[in-house]
Amino acid sequence: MSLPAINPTTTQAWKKLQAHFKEVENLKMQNVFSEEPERANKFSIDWQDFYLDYSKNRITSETIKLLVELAKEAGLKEAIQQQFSGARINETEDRAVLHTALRDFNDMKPEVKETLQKMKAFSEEIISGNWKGYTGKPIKTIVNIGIGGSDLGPDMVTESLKFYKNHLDVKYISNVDGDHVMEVLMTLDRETTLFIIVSKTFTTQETLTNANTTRSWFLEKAEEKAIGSHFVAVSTNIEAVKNFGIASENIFPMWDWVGGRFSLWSAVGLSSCCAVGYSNYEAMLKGAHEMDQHFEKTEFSENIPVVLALVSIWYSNFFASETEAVIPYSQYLTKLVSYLQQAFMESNGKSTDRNGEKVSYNTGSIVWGSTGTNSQHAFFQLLHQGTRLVPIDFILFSESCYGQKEHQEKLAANCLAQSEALMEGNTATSEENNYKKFEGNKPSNTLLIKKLTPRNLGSLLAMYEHKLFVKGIIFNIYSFDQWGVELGKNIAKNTLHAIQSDGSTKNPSTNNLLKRLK
Ligand SMILES: O=P(O)(O)OC[C@H]1O[C@](O)(CO)[C@@H](O)[C@@H]1O
Repeated sequence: MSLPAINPTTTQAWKKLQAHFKEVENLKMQNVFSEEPERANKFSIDWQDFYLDYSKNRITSETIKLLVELAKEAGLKEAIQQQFSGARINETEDRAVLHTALRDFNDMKPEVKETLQKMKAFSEEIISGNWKGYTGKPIKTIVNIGIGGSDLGPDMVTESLKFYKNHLDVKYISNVDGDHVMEVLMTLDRETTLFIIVSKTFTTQETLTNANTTRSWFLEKAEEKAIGSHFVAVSTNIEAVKNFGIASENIFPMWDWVGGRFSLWSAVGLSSCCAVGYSNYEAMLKGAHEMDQHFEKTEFSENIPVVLALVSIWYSNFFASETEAVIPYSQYLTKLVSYLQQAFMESNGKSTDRNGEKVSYNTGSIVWGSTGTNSQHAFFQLLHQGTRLVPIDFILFSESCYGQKEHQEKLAANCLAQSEALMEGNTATSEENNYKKFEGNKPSNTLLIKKLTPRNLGSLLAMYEHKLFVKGIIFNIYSFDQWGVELGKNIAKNTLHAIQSDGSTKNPSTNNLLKRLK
């Protein structure tokens, strides 16, 4: 069963959207609210602890109607069914895409259940101090060694759920930068540190180099047999892990139907599971599953991930906006944007469609951003008065974790004020000075969530996973491979050989730089 492969620009809906765009291109959001008193309610979705207000967008009811038609013509319904039923929709790698199966407690695959049980038992041993290091001391520090999806997801979850964290100190090594590895190793006590080596393939240069350096450092003081109580691994490549010296009972499996950037729900999330404890980790999985059900079962016009994706396509393909920003008003979510960058840009940064043809329209946008209020004092100038159109997702929590009312009120005031200022501008006032003019009419979504809990974090992450899926389906690309990272990896192997053997490459600029390196 293949995904539908429809060039979106050939659909009826796309043609209608082009005509409609000409009519609403200059629509001023400053006017539409008074013309349409119910607009704020109309363009909103209320779901569990989430409230999405997407009324501050350059859309009308007709825009949403046509975008929904586009989704239908692109075969989105069918594609969603294929994904959830385990069809091999990652066709260029001939794999299913089933990260949603990792959090479906109603119908869980036996191997997933077994692995979750193993994660539960292991994390409880570590947290309780029953798991002892080679000198009999309990584990105090966990170091996750992995990169890309084997780092960004778990690191982001551990940071996002810091409020729910226990006594364990959890650190992440990803870059092959030896200075960073040394900076981390220097802080560690071998006797109380556990290393989790995470690599789906167990062939990734950065992770294997960092893992080998760490093992050598560990063995400077400890004996080989101590590896058993200080190194565990997560991988699909069991043989390679065993060759590294990690015993079978210390290997947590993962499966080829879980893509790296969607793997935080699998044993790849072990470090975050240890950091916050299994019950919080499971609550996050359950929150994600709730969003999966919302996505699978809700009609498109009321479906949060679908609406977000459609509005995003409206800007990237009709207004030609190149980027979109995500601004969470919570410092806990400081690592969310880096995580989303991999999720969106590795998934939808493609230019060959599902028929093998080069696309003639824009696909994945550049995703960027940072936490509010910090970003207001950094790059909001460009958002307010620059020449580019940057649609924004504002993420705000109604309650803070510590119940700090005064701070939370100020965070909320800033978040709401920014979306209002971006939309309203100051053209209605008699500002004469051009430097002080704000055109307004800048679009944004506001996602208001009750509180940053494990469950709501799970729903939020799943929401973005589904958003990128919808975009990929409509763009008629394959969202679940990442061939674009291979060329650079291969050239780096030759370049490393050239560096180590005083050789050269076929590129004169590189050769010049190689000479300078010496
Ligand atoms: O888990 P692995 O196999 O080490 O891969 C790490 C990362 O490398 C990539 O394959 C490419 O950068 C990512 O998709 C993946 O998350």
